[in-house]
Amino acid sequence: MAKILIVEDEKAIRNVLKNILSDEDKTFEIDEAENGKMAIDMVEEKEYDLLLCDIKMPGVDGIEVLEHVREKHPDTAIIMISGHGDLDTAVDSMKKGAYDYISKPPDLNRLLTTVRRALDRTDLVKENKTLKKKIAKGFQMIGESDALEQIKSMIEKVAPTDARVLITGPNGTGKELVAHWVHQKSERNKQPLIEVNCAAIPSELIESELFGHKKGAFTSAVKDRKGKFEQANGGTLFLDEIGDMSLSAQAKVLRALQEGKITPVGGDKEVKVNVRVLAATNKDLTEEIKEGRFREDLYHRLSVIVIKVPALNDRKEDIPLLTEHFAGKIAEEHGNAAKQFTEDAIVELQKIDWTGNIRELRNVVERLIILGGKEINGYDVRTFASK
Ligand SMILES: Nc1ncnc2c1ncn2[C@@H]1O[C@H](COP(=O)(O)OP(=O)(O)OP(=O)(O)O)[C@@H](O)[C@H]1O
Repeated sequence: MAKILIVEDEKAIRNVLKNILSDEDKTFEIDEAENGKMAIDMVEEKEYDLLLCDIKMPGVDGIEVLEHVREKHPDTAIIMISGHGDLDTAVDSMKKGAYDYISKPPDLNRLLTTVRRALDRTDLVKENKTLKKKIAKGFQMIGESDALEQIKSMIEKVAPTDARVLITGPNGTGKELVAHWVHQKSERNKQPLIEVNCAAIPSELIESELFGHKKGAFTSAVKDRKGKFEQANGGTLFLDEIGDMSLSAQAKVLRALQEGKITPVGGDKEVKVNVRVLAATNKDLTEEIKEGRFREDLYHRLSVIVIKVPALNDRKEDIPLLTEHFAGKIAEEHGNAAKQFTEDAIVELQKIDWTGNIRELRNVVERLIILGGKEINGYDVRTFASK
């Protein structure tokens, strides 16, 4: 249900606009303001999706309304209504952030298509914002240990650069989370972060997965398909579990990194790609190099910056905050109030050997919330958290 405000000093035109819009869509909620001052008061009271605003009005004119709304309510779209004498001002208003303008007397079709487009854009902006908020919430990095603070400060420094980052650490410590943060805090965040789990893709498919293929390149290639490098163009490619990539795939990735170009399987043309590569592994790559399972030249290409994410056992001081965070999230998911953990419960949690790291802690917190009492105490932890 779109909320629209018509700002126009001529009653007859207000009526025409209102009738056209409510005939078009009965769900439109349409308000009217007969001058600029009234419009500014009204946008402060209610959140509008769209303003249709006359340019020439006595007192506060349309441009002042536009400036106010752009500054205070940037998500609200504004379509200016221009009379004979103010076409230049109307064109100018678009530089000031108006979505578009229509001329008086309003042409029915032009009015409706412009309104539709403006509302679609507002929807998109809003959707994007909710998505960003959701992502930000889902990717919170909780903890105040020295180790985590150091990681956060490294992320701040490396994110805005295009340097490749190798993220190392045991399973479940938050390597993927670090990769998301590096991407989110970089200039590339308007483009996608594409993830590839190198361990999950059979070696014979990895080339096509990364570089794409041309129709007919192999039996199941029924049409051209873009690979992950191309999908990530302008953004970031995250190669997770890079230590599990086959040597032949490593050679091809190395070439792509050296030349900034890829060749789809079955293709004869090279494609230029602009991709920042982040990689993660739980393996000790220097050991893998010694054993001949990982290419040293690729290692050096990937590890311009190395972020080591420590095991949870090495930062048990983060357990209280993490427990509280997960308890809150789980309660939200289950739709009930968050259960409290007693100090005794936290002490018990800190005694556990967390081989599965933060992922395991989250599971244990969920188990305790389901099986434990109203408040989770040390007894609950001793009883239900054992492996
Ligand atoms: N500091 C943190 N604060 C909040 N949640 C965290 C933190 N670190 C990790 N997590 C959460 O723990 C889970 C495991 O993290 P993630 O998947 O990033 O680990 P990983 O090291 O990439 O694991 P794997 O090597 O198994 O792929 C995720 O749900 C993640 O959101």
